[in-house]
Amino acid sequence: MPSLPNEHFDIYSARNVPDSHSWPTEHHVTVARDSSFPVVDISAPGMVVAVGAACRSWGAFYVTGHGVPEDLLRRVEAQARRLFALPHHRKLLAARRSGSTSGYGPPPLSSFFPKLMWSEGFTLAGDPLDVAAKLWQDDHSLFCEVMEEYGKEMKKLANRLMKVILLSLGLDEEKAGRVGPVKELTRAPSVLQLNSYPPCPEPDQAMGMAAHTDSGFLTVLHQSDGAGGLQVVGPGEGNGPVRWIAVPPRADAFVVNVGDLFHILSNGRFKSVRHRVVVNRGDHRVSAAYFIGPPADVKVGPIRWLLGSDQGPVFRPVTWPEYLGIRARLFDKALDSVRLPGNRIDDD
Ligand SMILES: C=C1C[C@]23C[C@@]1(O)CC[C@H]2[C@@]12CCC[C@@](C)(C(=O)O1)[C@H]2[C@@H]3C(=O)O
Ligand SMILES: O=C(O)CCC(=O)C(=O)O
Ligand SMILES: [Fe+2]
Repeated sequence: MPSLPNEHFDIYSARNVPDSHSWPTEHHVTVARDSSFPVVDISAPGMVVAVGAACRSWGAFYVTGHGVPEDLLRRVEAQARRLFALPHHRKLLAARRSGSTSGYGPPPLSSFFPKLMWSEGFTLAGDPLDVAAKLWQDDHSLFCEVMEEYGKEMKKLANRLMKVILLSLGLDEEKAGRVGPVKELTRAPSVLQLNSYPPCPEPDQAMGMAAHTDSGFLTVLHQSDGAGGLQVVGPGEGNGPVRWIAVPPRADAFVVNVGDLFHILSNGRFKSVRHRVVVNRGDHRVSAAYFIGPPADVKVGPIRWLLGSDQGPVFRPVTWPEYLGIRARLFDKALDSVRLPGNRIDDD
């Protein structure tokens, strides 16, 4: 008999993996390290070509030379751990309500899978106080200060990354500054997802976060030091069994992922990378994923300067909320559903 969802099972004190959290073995496919996973120092001259190559082939790269103070990363991580250490009934005070982006709960993509994931998260969209005030009556100011400071640093980094990536598509400075959805980034909401992956007694049975692509332009991910768990699908994967490539934490780097909206903006040139998170026996891993996307009212379609007589638009324009709505129905078929008939992508 199929098991019922077991949302109340406490993954923090588990001694085994119950059926509700036990994933079929086809999810536990080969994992490798790949020394060609790109590392880009964005403070180095001439890195534009490397960024472009990474976005085309992997749809992901480590970014170093980013200028975000290490001490801020430590403080973000400490506040995230403080948040996840709250008792379950306190965390539930900030549970994500239907129609709202912010809040506490299992990863939103969970609804597409019959098994539960070995993780939980808080989404902070906009003002962190909206969530923090529900959890701590008087002592939320430090949490909010740290998350706001981090949001500002992420916005700065987002602007730098977006500009470099547009240059890598062959746009000149002037055109790069005129791409509507990118010009408007400062107006975009800050969306920060704090994820917690407690140690798991039977890590081979469980799944931290199931395979997915992110929906926005780019995701900037900080992962805590330790065993890691992030894996990506490498370049040139065809229809055979997927070879997952581990992307372990690096103290000097964020992982940048290309999301579906950048795949659309680049008219299919950049790969929206599939990734997932596996868990481990000994380490309580936390991560902070900052989602870069356009303001809610801005339509994202292929950049017109990338189109020509031999290459029409491959996708129709969509806003981020519209696209999230499509994903909420179709999940990993969402990109296909905004693809225009008759146009092919010439990717690798
Ligand atoms: C803006 C968003 C991106 C996100 C959906 C959300 O509304 C807030 C949570 C984000 C997240 C985090 C975990 C993985 C993911 C696929 C999910 O289910 O929720 C992403 C979403 C996304 O990239 O679409
Ligand atoms: O925790 C991680 O490494 C990745 C999390 C993730 O994929 C996400 O929040 O979208
Ligand atoms: Fe993700």
